[in-house]
Amino acid sequence: MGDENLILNITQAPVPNSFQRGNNKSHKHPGKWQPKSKAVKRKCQEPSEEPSPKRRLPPPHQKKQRNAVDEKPYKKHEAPSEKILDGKKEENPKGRPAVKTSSLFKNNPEVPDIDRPAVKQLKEKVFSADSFSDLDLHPHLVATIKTVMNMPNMTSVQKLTIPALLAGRDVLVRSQTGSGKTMAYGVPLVQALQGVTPKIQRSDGPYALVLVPTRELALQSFNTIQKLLKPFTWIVPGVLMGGEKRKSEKARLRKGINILISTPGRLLDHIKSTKSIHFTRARWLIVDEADRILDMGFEKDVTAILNALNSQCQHRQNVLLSATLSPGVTRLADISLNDPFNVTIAEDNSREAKHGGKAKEDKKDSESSCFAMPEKLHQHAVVAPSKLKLVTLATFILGKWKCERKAKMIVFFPSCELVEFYHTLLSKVLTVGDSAMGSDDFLRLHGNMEQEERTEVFQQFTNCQAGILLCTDVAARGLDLPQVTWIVQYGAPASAAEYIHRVGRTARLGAQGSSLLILIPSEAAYLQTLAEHKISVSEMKMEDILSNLLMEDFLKIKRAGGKKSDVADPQTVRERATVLQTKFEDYVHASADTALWAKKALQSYIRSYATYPKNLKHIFHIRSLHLGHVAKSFGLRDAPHNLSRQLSGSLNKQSKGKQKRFCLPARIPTIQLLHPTIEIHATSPEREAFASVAC
Ligand SMILES: Nc1ncnc2c1ncn2[C@@H]1O[C@H](COP(=O)(O)OP(=O)(O)OP(=O)(O)O)[C@@H](O)[C@H]1O
Repeated sequence: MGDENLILNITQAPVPNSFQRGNNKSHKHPGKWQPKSKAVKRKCQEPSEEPSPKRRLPPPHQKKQRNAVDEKPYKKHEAPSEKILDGKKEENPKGRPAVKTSSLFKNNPEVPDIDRPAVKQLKEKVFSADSFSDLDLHPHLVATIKTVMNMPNMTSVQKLTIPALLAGRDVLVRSQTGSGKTMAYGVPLVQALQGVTPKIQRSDGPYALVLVPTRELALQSFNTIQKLLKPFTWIVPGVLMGGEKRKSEKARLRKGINILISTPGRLLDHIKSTKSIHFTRARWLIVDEADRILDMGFEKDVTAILNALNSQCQHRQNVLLSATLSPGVTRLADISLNDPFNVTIAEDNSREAKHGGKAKEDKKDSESSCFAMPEKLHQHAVVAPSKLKLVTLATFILGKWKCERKAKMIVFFPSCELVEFYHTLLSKVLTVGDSAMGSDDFLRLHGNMEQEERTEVFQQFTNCQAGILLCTDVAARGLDLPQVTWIVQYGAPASAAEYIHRVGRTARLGAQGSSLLILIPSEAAYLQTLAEHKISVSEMKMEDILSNLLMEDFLKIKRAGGKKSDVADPQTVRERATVLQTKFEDYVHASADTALWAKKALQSYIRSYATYPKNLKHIFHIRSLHLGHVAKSFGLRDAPHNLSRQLSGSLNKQSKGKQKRFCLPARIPTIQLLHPTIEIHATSPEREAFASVAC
């Protein structure tokens, strides 16, 4: 479609102020979450729109329980004039092609005013005044840290952790994202191993095992350890992360690896099938992102690994680290680690011993944990109706790209399929005409990619000055990607801990950074959940984000009669939003394949929506989704019918006793790190199901 020729027939009703705040009577969808307060609500609707008698809610006793994915009742509510754009070009009286607008700004649910309780976030001081040379470290190690790695002073977590580990203690480390935990275990590990006599030989095999949840983190940790080992060339580090041919990994293991960094799955694979690994000399076990590794998806693998370790070596130093070591994990460590030293940096944390000490018993479960957030992280949330969610995301990306002269941004999605779909959609649609963006500016990272490509993307995004990385939670934990300015979450993560790790990819080591969480109206209560974890998020108005469209000339429209649009007019914003949505819809409906792809992506979204844990089900329930509206955020013009049937089938199955499949138990598995027999209490199929969805 030639952009210049595009003419939009949009209801030119007067728009009093921005996008109509308050006063409009609203159409409330049955079965949908409604804010309880009578506070003034914002609506993204045409001002003239009065709910027709048909659209008014029936009296409560007549309310029909609606199947979340049955779009029919909603179809009834759609006035004929609001028929969703069918994409066919129509001829206006002057013979110029025109496209009927979709009803993007009509019939949206109310956007509740966000009621944010005042939250005082926990803070951590990032740097200490102490230098690495204040510690009793090998002079070559100190020189490497100072000159090669350019780190004169220790961070607070390093100042507390390193001496405890040098003294031979087991340690539990909890400090905010980007505070230098890798060096906190890496430095004492290298210091200890360089002093082993007789000198360590490659053929000795592993002296230390570092477990991390993802391949990229394995690679990153390996790089840090490799730098620290520069003066001690006889100690060989190695990484196992899958993707590489098993045979060549096996050959490397046979040659000898003294510090082995691995994801649990790949390591177990070698323990079980290649039998090329032994732990007779193992002295260290380091579990980075311990809450993640000891929790969902990994417990079976970790159990088997620990059994193998425990059967071959008894005396070991154990280190558990994470920005979100919950009291549950602390309790677990209390019973399973040998008199662990507890490092917690956060100020005002009454439930934990401050600045080191033994962890106190905590009566509350992990859900009520509060964690420190980087001080210079500016957190925002926007509530956008489902129909406008995609346009809001796209406009935000375009706006930041323009305002910040090419931003470095990470956008999180809930599944691999969604990353693939939106990567293609955004990189095709946002790069046309005179858009400032190019398709190379969009990168993607998820667990279904070939390892070679995964590593390449990881390196590329690490080294680039600007770019938009679309990813799953595979990039949420531990990755230290320099100069990321924005973290965007296209939907909420399943826990406050995951939220913290996602936003923690920016504002690292005291730097500035910002985040945006995109929610739909029925999810606004999630901000309250975050507040309960002392996470303070400020509201960004969707209207303000959409006003960035005024800068996008590639979305300019010419009206019939050659009249130019008034750029200051909110109506112009709506027009451009509609042009953008139309471009998405045109792309999706350009072929049967792309339309099918969009449907599959939508299906994946609904599936992932069903995996929210029980404690969040009151906010994220698929019954509160309006399938027709959600479909718009996939560039679909209407809710797919067969999808509705398929999903209601799966819902029925769930209600026949299978709903647990997607409910993640909050329990932390009990893993006895020190003892040969390991007990795991958490049942796994549902977690595995989750892990496979989240990749
Ligand atoms: N003492 C130091 N001085 C300067 N920079 C440091 C120091 N220690 C670590 N860094 C740098 O800080 C960054 C963050 O470190 P690291 O990735 O270890 O943080 P983390 O606490 O493990 O974060 P996350 O919780 O997200 O995994 C890295 O770029 C690292 O090189």
